[in-house]
Amino acid sequence: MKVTLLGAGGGIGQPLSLLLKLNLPAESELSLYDVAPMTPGVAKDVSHIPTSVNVEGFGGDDPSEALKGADIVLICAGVARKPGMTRADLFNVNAGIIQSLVEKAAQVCPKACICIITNPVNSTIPIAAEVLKKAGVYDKRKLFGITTLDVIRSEKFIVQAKNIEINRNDISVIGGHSGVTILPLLSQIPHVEFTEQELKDLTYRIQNAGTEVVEAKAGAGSATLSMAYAAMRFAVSMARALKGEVITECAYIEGDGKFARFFAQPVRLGKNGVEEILPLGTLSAFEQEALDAMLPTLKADIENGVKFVTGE
Ligand SMILES: NC(=O)C1=CN([C@@H]2O[C@H](COP(=O)(O)OP(=O)(O)OC[C@H]3O[C@@H](n4cnc5c(N)ncnc54)[C@H](O)[C@@H]3O)[C@@H](O)[C@H]2O)C=CC1
Ligand SMILES: O=C([O-])CC(=O)C(=O)O
Repeated sequence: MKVTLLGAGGGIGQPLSLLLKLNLPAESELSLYDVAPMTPGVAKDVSHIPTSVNVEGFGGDDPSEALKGADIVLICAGVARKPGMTRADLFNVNAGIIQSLVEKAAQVCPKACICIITNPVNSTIPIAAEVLKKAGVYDKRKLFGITTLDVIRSEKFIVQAKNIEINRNDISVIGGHSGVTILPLLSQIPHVEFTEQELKDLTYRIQNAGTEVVEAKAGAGSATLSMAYAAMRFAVSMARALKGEVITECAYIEGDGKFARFFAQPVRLGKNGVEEILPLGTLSAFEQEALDAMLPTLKADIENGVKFVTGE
């Protein structure tokens, strides 16, 4: 199993490298790449930790060596928000970065599962899909926007508010990954009741948790450590799934298009990537209203991404 991380020198990339060294299946290959020339040093640093995961590192303009033979490509290359910015404000810089990295992945490791962290996720996944299509190698079962941070935040905030234990798959977060497009399905969590006010407050907090971190970091970036944990969790699920386990995770994928061409939802991962799209279950009236209300925003974000590559 080879996992390649693009953007490995950054705020997410470095702690994610550490967590992957500690948690990937035994004997995995971990390949770290970033334009930053210190990236081989990050690889050397984590390589001294005594686990059986082998690490190599590459800096400079060309990610090709790092991508050779990759089964999973994780991408966290790109700029992060500062206070006052929305995720959409990152589009101008990050769209081009995703386009060029995914073009390389399409050439070097066309069968890899590509998992993208870089914002705005609602648009960077459509960009990647169109780049892969142009290259003739698009398999929608193998392209993911990582929304696990929304899931772990939901877990944490619910446990905090209600003093209960929940299982990691008890909470689905659907839609996309920004503001109103983030919709946690709180009504489906077993053995817990929320008042209407609690539902509103918790939903709002989960939707705005990224901004909470951006403001607290006061200009020094956005969530990096919790994101590294979330991405590690998703990447380990992906690696185990490719080895034959069947694992459920929420992710932003191209599904059946019922709500929007790309949509975050619970999926069953297996040897070929997405093996099955799981039903959303019953939504409360509050959730249905929020779902209907988010769709114009989500669809516009998707269209921006598609247009960036196709010009249409
Ligand atoms: N999906 C999610 O839930 C989350 C997404 N993010 C997003 O993740 C991205 C990265 O955030 P941070 O690590 O905090 O940013 P950062 O600025 O600390 O690190 C970004 C890294 O990308 C590298 N880079 C830039 N262009 C590159 C290229 N063409 N090839 C390879 N590497 C390149 C930079 O050298 C830098 O090391 C941002 O877009 C941020 O908005 C952040 C938190 C959560
Ligand atoms: O808010 C941001 O810009 C980073 C992010 O996506 C998150 O923390 O959910």
